[in-house]
Amino acid sequence: MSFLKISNLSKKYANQPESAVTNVSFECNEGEFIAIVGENGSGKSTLLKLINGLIEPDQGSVFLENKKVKGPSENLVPGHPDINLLFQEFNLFPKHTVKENITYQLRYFSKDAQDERLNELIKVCKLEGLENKLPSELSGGQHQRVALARAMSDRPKLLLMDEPFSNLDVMLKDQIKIQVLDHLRKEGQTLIFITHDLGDALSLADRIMIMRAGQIVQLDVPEKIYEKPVDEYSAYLFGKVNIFDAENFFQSTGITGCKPTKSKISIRPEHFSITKDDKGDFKATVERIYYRGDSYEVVATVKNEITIRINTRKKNIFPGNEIMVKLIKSKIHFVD
Ligand SMILES: Nc1ncnc2c1ncn2[C@@H]1O[C@H](COP(=O)(O)OP(=O)(O)OP(=O)(O)O)[C@@H](O)[C@H]1O
Repeated sequence: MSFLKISNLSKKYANQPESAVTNVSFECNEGEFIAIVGENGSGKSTLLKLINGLIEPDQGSVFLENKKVKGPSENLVPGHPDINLLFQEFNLFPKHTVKENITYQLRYFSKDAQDERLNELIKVCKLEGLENKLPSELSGGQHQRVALARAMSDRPKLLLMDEPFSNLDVMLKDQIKIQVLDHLRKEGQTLIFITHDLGDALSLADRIMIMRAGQIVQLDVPEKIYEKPVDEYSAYLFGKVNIFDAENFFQSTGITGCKPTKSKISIRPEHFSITKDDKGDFKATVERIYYRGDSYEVVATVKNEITIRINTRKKNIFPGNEIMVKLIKSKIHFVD
């Protein structure tokens, strides 16, 4: 039995020419963290609303622990009691304090249980001193932290979060996201979250789902997503990448022993290195150098035929230099 099973979900909004979500199927294990990434309008938020039963699918189904999640047409109150969705807009109760917003979902619990959970979440989401304030008295980042605490409060079977850390400043973001996600891990929470921070997706999720035009392009563990993207779109989403025409690449570099399975190749800049004359695979001429803080990005051409980007920590490389380049051949990856 799969914990969460999504089958062939599709949704087209009445006033839109294209479907927002098309034929999406996947399963999620209990306790798993899945990050959803993709360009604006690719259907990520719509998918979360469909999973939560907030909007009616045109086709397909959602099963949580083998029970169907009903859409609004079958439910008096849209949504699911065991699924919490943290919206991008937060949706706090405006006339209630931070404390009341967080404990709302716990209203049927004993006062002691409410206080215990409240105090725990106040610490995890760094809300000390804000307990009695109204939403109108909070900053955007504070709003988001209250909404986070509220979504976590009753330990739902499934937690869905739409860009949960987007309003936090850089200093706070790292601290809160680690505290919150560590806490959720300890509690065995199952989590699906949307993020535009690709570093977060790579480092925090068990699997990453890439969406484009309402469909799943790739769903896999972070290492595979980064090193073995299925196509150019997935490759570019996760940072700098070299995309070559396979035939051109092998011809220009003289690299042999690799049988092309598709017409293009993706190679991350860190999989090339600059080396001594006798240890390299091919020569290149440096065109430009960009300082990246912890490394340099060197742009070089090979026989004036292809341009490559190389990540290096080597200093004293200048435009016009001829360099010897080594490639980790196991990182050559063919894409569509
Ligand atoms: N309530 C709605 N009514 C009509 N069209 C909608 C509605 N909500 C979303 N859409 C459309 O559906 C498509 C998918 O939108 P959705 O918000 O799911 O994408 P997203 O990937 O979450 O985008 P973003 O990254 O910008 O938040 C878009 O074309 C959007 O304009």
